[in-house]
Amino acid sequence: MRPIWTLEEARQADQEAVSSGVPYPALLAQAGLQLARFIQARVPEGAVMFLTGPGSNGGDGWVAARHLARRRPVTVIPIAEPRFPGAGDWIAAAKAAGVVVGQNPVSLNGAAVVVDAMYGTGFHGSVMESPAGPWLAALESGGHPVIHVDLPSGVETNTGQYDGPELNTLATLTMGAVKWGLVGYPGAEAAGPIVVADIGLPGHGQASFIDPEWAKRHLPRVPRLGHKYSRGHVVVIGGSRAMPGAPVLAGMAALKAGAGLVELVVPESVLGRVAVVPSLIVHGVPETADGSLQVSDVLSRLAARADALVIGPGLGPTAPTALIEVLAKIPVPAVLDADGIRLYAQAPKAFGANWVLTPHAGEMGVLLGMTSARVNADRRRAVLDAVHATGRTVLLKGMFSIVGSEGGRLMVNSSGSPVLATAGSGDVLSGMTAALLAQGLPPDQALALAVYWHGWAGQIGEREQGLSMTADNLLDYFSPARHALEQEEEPTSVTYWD
Ligand SMILES: NC(=O)C1=CN([C@@H]2O[C@H](COP(=O)(O)OP(=O)(O)OC[C@H]3O[C@@H](n4cnc5c(N)ncnc54)[C@H](OP(=O)(O)O)[C@@H]3O)[C@@H](O)[C@H]2O)[C@H](O)CC1
Ligand SMILES: [K+]
Repeated sequence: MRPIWTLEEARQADQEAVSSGVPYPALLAQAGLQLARFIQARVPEGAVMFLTGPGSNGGDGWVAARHLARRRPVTVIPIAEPRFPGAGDWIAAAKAAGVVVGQNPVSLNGAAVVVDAMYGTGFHGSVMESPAGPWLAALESGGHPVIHVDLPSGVETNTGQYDGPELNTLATLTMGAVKWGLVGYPGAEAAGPIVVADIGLPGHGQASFIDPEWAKRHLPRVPRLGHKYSRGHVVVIGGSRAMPGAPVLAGMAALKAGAGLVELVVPESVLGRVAVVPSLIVHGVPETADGSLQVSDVLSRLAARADALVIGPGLGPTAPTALIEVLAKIPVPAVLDADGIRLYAQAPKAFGANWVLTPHAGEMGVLLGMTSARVNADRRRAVLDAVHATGRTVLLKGMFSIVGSEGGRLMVNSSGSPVLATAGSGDVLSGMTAALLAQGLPPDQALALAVYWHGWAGQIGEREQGLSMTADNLLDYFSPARHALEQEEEPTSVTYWD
């Protein structure tokens, strides 16, 4: 279990520790010690400068400074009067160990690393208007390497909202568990690589990262005595004159993720442009005047044969709402993506039982009636609201994608790469998800495993091809990514330090 905490859950973990007999100063001492060890490992030489705030985030800094002062030059620059519990004693001990207290005006020049211990979970408001503002501006213009304690100062704990500058961040060492602000936006960008320090706090929460061991355990095995039908039959419903390629990507992804048989159902006028991949079976069915799919008996019949559907890739914005109403009556699990989500938003009562939605922030905005900026301002809340509104499993795509399912359970994906933000990447993910649904995984597990596997494919693809990866290249990395899952490899965006 690798939990992700809200502010309330972080405070609850604190209280649980204290009521189980661990005194608060022991937690602070442990956090400071882990911070010192981490700094020593990451930046082994040179002067260390700490910027410390008034609360316990600053306290973590003072304790770490005391440990490091035995080995190297250490300066602490308090940006506000210390008010954390036991401040007087901790500060006296640090000074006795040789920590120099910086007097105004202080320069950060000469620091091998600057430690940002200004604010953590207790921060609220605008950081640029707080006493940390001028220091963040100095760090930005000086380009000093920075390690953040718990959260980059100014990042809101539950949402990731942040109005400070981008810094030369080495890492964020977060105490006990990752906070939602580090996987929200733009906090995730400000945090850089996230490292979790074990400070002896209890480790549970409503949300958790997709776990490598879990992923390995849930990968469908290919039955030795299987045939193509027993490996799962996926039908992809989509395509239009403007976007004939999207269903092909989804279909190929379903095949490469282990489905035994994949059929595409597309408007008849695009059949010739789609029927080019020999391993996919393609059906042209009746279409509207502008070349979008139309409701027809043959479409319903083809859909009803599947173990799982993908509805939406390349469907186009003009497909009729009736399409979704007809498909909703077919008792087959389905992935709704792209224009499938837009259609659903027009007919929200038409919703099949085992359907899952895979919106990006823009599509989530359509579902919830808000802008994508508002979705991204609180991604956790958006997923909870979408699950509540639909009663279904929902994936919000993007860096640190979130899978939400009934009961408010949340899973966050830590694999991935910026190369996945490319046209067709979503089609690939929806095909992969459908393959896992068709092989019998329940909706939440299929989505979580697909997003994790897809992220690994992107990560390995980026390593091999750099930033010029395209969505069809991604298919080549399903197999190495599956291997990474089988080896329980750890994504590098979040690591654990003990
Ligand atoms: N999770 C744990 O169990 C442990 C966490 N630790 C560390 O402690 C911090 C949280 O400490 P806390 O004292 O609650 O909060 P902060 O250090 O973030 O700072 C709170 C102080 O900052 C002031 N503040 C907040 N916003 C502003 C602002 N915009 N302008 C000026 N000042 C601001 C706030 O003042 P208030 O008036 O709002 O009260 C407080 O004085 C956590 O992040 C960890 O780093 C320990 O390691 C122990 C275990
Ligand atoms: K901080």
